[in-house]
Amino acid sequence: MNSRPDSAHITPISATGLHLSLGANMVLRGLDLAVPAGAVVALLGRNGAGKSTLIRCLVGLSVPDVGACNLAGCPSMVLSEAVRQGLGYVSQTPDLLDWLTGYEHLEQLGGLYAGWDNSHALCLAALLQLPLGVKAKNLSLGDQQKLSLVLALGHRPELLILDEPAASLDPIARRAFMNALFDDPAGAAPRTVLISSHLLADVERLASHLAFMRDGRIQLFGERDELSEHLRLLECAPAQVSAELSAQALHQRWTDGRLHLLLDGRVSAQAEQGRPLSLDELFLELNQ
Ligand SMILES: Nc1ncnc2c1ncn2[C@@H]1O[C@H](COP(=O)(O)OP(=O)(O)OP(=O)(O)O)[C@@H](O)[C@H]1O
Repeated sequence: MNSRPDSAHITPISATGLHLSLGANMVLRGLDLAVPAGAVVALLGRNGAGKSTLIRCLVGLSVPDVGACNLAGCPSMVLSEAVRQGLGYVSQTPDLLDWLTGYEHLEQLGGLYAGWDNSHALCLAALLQLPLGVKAKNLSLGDQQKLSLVLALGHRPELLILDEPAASLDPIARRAFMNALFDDPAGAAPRTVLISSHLLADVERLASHLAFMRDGRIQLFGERDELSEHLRLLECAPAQVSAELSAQALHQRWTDGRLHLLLDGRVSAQAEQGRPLSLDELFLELNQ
C-alpha cells in the first residue's frame, strides 16, 4: 500500500477534535487542522499556546485524550514504515547522541532511511557551515540545531514537521537554512511542511499558509496571501459597533476605549472601511 504523503487525495497532515491535558493543564481543547498537500504552514502562537504539544501528537510522541491525528492518512500513533521513511521531524530541543560526531550521526541515523542521500546531507551541512567532525555534546546549541535539520532533510522527505527549527540559528545560518529547505538543486524540496516559529519575518518569506493557535485550538487558518488580501482591522468608537458587526468579527478587543475588530472582507462588507494588517499586527490582534 502506498501511504506516502504524495498520494494526491490524502490530506498529508490532519488533526480532528484533539483534546489533551497534561497534569492540570488542558493544553489542546478540540483542535482541528487539515494541511493541504504542498502547503508550507507556519504554526504561530504565543508561548504555551500548545504548538509543541500538537506537533508531538502529530508525529506520534504524545497520545491525545480524545480525537485523531494522521500523517499521510496514517494514524500518528501507528505510523507505517512508508510514512516514516517520507517524514522529516525536528523537535524543539535537539535530540542527538552526545558521544557521536556529526559524521557519525549521518552514518548511523541516515542509515535508517532507504532514501538517505549522504552527498545531499553533506551539501546541507556545508551550506550551514556545520562542523561535522565535532561530537554533538561539544557543539553549540545552534550547531546542534543545524545537525538536527541536516538529519531531518538528508532523505529528502516529502513531509516535514519542524518545531522552532531556527530559534537558535544566527541570521546567516537562518537564511542558509531557508535556502536549503526550499531551493533544493535536485528539485526535491519537501512537498508539505508544518513549521512552528516565532520568527515572523522568516515566516513571511516562506509560508504559503498560516495557522494561528491560541488556547489549544486553531484560531485562524488560511492561505497567507488570502488572509493578507481579505483581513482588515476596523477601529471603532463604542457607539459605532452594532451587534451584527460585532458578530461578524473574527476577533475583537478593546484598547484605549476603542474596539478593534478583525474582519474578513469575504464575510463582512464593513471590512472595506478597515485597514490591512502586517503579520506582526495580525499576531498582536489575535493574541491580545
Ligand atoms: N509535561 C507537562 N505537564 C504539564 N504541563 C505541560 C507539560 N508539557 C507542556 N505543558 C504545558 O502545556 C502548555 C503548552 O505547551 P507547549 O510547549 O505545547 O506550548 P508552545 O506553544 O509550544 O510554547 P512555546 O512557544 O513556548 O514553545 C504550556 O502551558 C505548558 O506549560
